[in-house]
Amino acid sequence: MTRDQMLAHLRAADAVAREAAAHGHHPFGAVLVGPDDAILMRQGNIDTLHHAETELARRAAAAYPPEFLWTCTLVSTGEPCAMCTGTLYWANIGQLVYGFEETELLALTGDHPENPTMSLSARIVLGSGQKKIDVHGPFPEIEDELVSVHRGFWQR
Ligand SMILES: Nc1ccnc(=O)[nH]1
Repeated sequence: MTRDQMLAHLRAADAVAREAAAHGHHPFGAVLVGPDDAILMRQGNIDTLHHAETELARRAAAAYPPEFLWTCTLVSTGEPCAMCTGTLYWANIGQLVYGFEETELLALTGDHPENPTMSLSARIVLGSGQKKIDVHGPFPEIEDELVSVHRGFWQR
């Protein structure tokens, strides 16, 4: 996938995040991209425990065989947490693209009880596994755009 394609999919994931926020959920979004660059699934955050990326990986694993998912990419606005990164590993999704770092999210959410952000990079989680999943992120040129929906959101 080219960098421009990654940026386009990050914007699609951002639209999903904004839609989730508009419906009372947390502003996170993820999309599943197939080997032909088509978006196959979209998923917004549901709540504290049901993150966009975990839900997407579980839905993807229910809909497609693991061999196919190995050719797919999970694209998420924020870097997936340890739970979500673990789920994408077990779902056998072959690539990860994320917009901004989990440390950036931690600065935005602080210790908010609905999202006490962890600080464990997806690359560290995946580095402890047995398969080589490509990780692309962060994308500084789009960070302001992706982060803007979080500004103010966590000061409730
Ligand atoms: N990266 C994320 C953190 C928290 N919730 C989500 O849905 N996604």
